[in-house]
Amino acid sequence: MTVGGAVVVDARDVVRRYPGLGGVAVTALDGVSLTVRLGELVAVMGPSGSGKSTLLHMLGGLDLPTAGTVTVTGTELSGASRAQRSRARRRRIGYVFQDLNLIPSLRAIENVSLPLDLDGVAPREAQSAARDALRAVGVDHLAERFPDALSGGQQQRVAIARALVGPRRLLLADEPTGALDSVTGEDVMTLLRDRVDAGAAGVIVTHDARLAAWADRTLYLEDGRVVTTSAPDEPESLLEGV
Ligand SMILES: Nc1ncnc2c1ncn2[C@@H]1O[C@H](COP(=O)(O)OP(=O)(O)OP(=O)(O)O)[C@@H](O)[C@H]1O
Repeated sequence: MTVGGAVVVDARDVVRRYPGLGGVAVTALDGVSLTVRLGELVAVMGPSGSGKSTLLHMLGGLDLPTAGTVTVTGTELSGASRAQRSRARRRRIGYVFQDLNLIPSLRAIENVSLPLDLDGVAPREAQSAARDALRAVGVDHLAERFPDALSGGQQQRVAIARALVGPRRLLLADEPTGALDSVTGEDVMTLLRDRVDAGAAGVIVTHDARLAAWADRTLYLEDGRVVTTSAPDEPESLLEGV
């Protein structure tokens, strides 16, 4: 962990309400604040429905808070237009989704280079960056395969390569090891940890305490609120102003 590294993501008092059935709103996040610095990996845990995915969506600019602010590398996503948020996502934020979201009609390397292609990076440069990202996760030999010709673990690696490609500063992963056995799950965490150590910030949702142990601290959510934050050397301690 880089203590005192630059702030990559700063979420303040984030509230997200969804309109519910019969006019009763669901408060998925109820005043969550979180700061993650360069070199820090934060795990998010909590029961089903506690708001973990909603928090990740807010941090990634995929959705807007009902109240509060989310700032990523100095840009307030919560105040940005849809186009500005898309640009910020392509350039600064890598996202590994629960269901991976690989595009079946694109080869592995094309899936990985897509964010750069969309951002107008020259094709040769985008290909080269995509190959580097595939190499970093150990699947560059599978670059020409389509997703359905890859195993679940290999697809996971391609999805991570896509999240790592280019100079992304924020890595968000929602149960990135969900479909994997525990050994492969540890491999994936090692990859994310290494990338964060090399110059990014990471936030990872997991149900697995062994995987959360790779993080610098763990945020526990319950009913849309942070109930505790623990660091490896401060188990279960209650920290203010996280
Ligand atoms: N689009 C939506 N419309 C209405 N309610 C929603 C929507 N998305 C999430 N919710 C509600 O918000 C709450 C938090 O959901 P969220 O998916 O963030 O939980 P989670 O902690 O990620 O759960 P899980 O571990 O099961 O994935 C839940 O009560 C959920 O039903």
